[in-house]
Amino acid sequence: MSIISGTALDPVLYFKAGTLPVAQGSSFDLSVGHIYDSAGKEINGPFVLKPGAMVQVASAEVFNLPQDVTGHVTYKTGLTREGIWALTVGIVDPGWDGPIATTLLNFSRVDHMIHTGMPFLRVTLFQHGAVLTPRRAPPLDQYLREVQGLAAAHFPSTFLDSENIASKAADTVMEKMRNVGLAWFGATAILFAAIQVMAPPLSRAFDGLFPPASVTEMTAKLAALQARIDGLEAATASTRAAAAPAAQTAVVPEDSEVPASSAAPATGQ
Ligand SMILES: Nc1ccn([C@H]2C[C@H](O)[C@@H](COP(=O)(O)OP(=O)(O)OP(=O)(O)O)O2)c(=O)n1
Repeated sequence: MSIISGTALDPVLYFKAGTLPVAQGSSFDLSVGHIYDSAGKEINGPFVLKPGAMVQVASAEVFNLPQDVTGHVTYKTGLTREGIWALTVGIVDPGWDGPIATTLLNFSRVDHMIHTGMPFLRVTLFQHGAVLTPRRAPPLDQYLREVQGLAAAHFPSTFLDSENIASKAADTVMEKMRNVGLAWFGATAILFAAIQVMAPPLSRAFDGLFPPASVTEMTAKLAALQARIDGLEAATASTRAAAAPAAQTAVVPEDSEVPASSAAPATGQ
């Protein structure tokens, strides 16, 4: 296998008439022929590729490779340096007779103009032994319709769909905040409900510490105690009363200076 260069690198041999590229060194520059936005609409004027945005483009050049030539497609270094990256590079098979297409991404932080005729890929051709099964492209209009369909159906307008990601992130945060709020609200409601449900049994439990029967019993014991005390006091009083007349009738000598009351004996109580 050898790289095709010099006079052998004649575009007429490898591309369809009317779409011939210009050789640059040992390769050809391929230029933008069709631009499709994320709605699948073909853009005819220049397309402003915003930072983070992506767009589908197809080459103006239509290959017409013989069975013994393979193309290796790669980036345009200058474009990459400016932050514009071609997503799909790769191989153009022997026999391929259509354009090629890619997604351009703007990784820079400035707008970039994409317009038809702008070089966006580079292809190097290699000569080798003929392959047995050359690869054919779909008809041109079908190929372009497929690129257009993919632009509309598969690709967002921005890389990683940052707008959608940001909006989804915001929704997720709001959802979490709502859930946390609801959880607190729910927990508080459960707590209040629990207090209401638990209050009567708790009050009954405290009642159980002092059952009504024991209170009655204690009251009766207190009454019995009080009755005994009363009884003892009554007995003491009657003993005193019994002792008092004897003391009063005791003979006190006339010359005694001791008063009659102090002569009373101790009761021994
Ligand atoms: N940027 C490119 C690169 C290549 N091709 C064309 C030329 C190739 O001969 C053909 C097939 O290339 P791949 O095998 O890389 O693509 P697929 O994976 O789609 O092929 P397959 O049909 O085998 O899945 O696609 C293209 O349209 N756009």
